[in-house]
Amino acid sequence: MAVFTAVSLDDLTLLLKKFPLGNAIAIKGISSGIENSNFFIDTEHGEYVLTIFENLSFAQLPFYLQLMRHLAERGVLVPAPVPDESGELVVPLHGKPAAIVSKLEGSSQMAPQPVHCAAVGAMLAKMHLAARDFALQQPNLRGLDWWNDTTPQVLPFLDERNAHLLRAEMHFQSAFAACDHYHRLGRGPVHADLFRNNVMFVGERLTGFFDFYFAGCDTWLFDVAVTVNDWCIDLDTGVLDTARVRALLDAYHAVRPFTADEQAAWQPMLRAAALRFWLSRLYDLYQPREAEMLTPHDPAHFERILRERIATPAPELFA
Ligand SMILES: Nc1ncnc2c1ncn2[C@@H]1O[C@H](COP(=O)(O)OP(=O)(O)O)[C@@H](O)[C@H]1O
Ligand SMILES: N[C@@H](CCOP(=O)(O)O)C(=O)O
Repeated sequence: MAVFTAVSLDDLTLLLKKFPLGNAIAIKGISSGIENSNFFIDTEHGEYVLTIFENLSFAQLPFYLQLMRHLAERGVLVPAPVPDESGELVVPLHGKPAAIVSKLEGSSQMAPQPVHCAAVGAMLAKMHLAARDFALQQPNLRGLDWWNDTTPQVLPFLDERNAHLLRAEMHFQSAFAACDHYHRLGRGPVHADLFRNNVMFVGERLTGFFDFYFAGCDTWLFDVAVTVNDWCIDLDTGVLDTARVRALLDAYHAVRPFTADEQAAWQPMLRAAALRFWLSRLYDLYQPREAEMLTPHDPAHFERILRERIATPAPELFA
């Protein structure tokens, strides 16, 4: 059960006195999720999601919540944060930061077809464009600097074959991040964790992206690579499914055309996106913070994806 901080109906009744949502009717803990305590709440005005942030501070949260508000106001399908009576999006609850956002319809599509990948690609491009004039800045906190800090912390736990892969890939990625193509890539706020479990669908209709708490400013192409590495693969092997890759990339390209620099950077970027999650999964496995993870995700999944991206070129971004 991923409820680290309990919230009773009485707690909610008190909290809602500050929100324009009417009285509290019911609260139910959400068992999935690994970072925060999440609850479905029923109020006189409808259904919402209450999140208590277990690891993020009050100072860190405006970037994520203001970004969601900015996107929701521009027609990108994301949960809209609900301000309290004084306009605050983040309020204290049991001494921790908390927020209420609108509840998305539907459920995650864990066996996506090309039609789902196309919907994700189009919405991702729309999100990148809509965030161009977002005023707040925060780097991707799981970017190259974090990889450099984390690598020495996990290397001692790896066998020689994986230690060699990690060292070699860090070397490759440092050189890639220093090259001209990389510096010419379009950038802005990105989701940075747009996996199957962070998107809702009703049938083939995409109803929203959520879980923005790894978002930050990075290259748009990195976001596309993270998304393709999850949505368009065979989960057992990490091998890309060409029909799903094409559907996602073509739909993205139709909304925000990829550039020649992005085409040149695509293969290394898919490796970067695989490395990022291999590293975070290794870190969560070998350096767990107390009471944080219920079941650590398997790092071997992203080791396989990384090896596969090194061995086999992916379909190009565009013809
Ligand atoms: N805005 C939302 N609308 C509908 N369901 C949501 C919303 N936010 C979270 N959920 C539900 O809560 C679950 C856990 O949320 P998630 O953000 O992934 O948690 P964590 O950050 O702890 O990993 C999701 O799988 C989803 O079912
Ligand atoms: N998507 C990441 C972990 C982040 O978990 P989330 O439930 O908050 O999306 C991974 O698979 O390693």
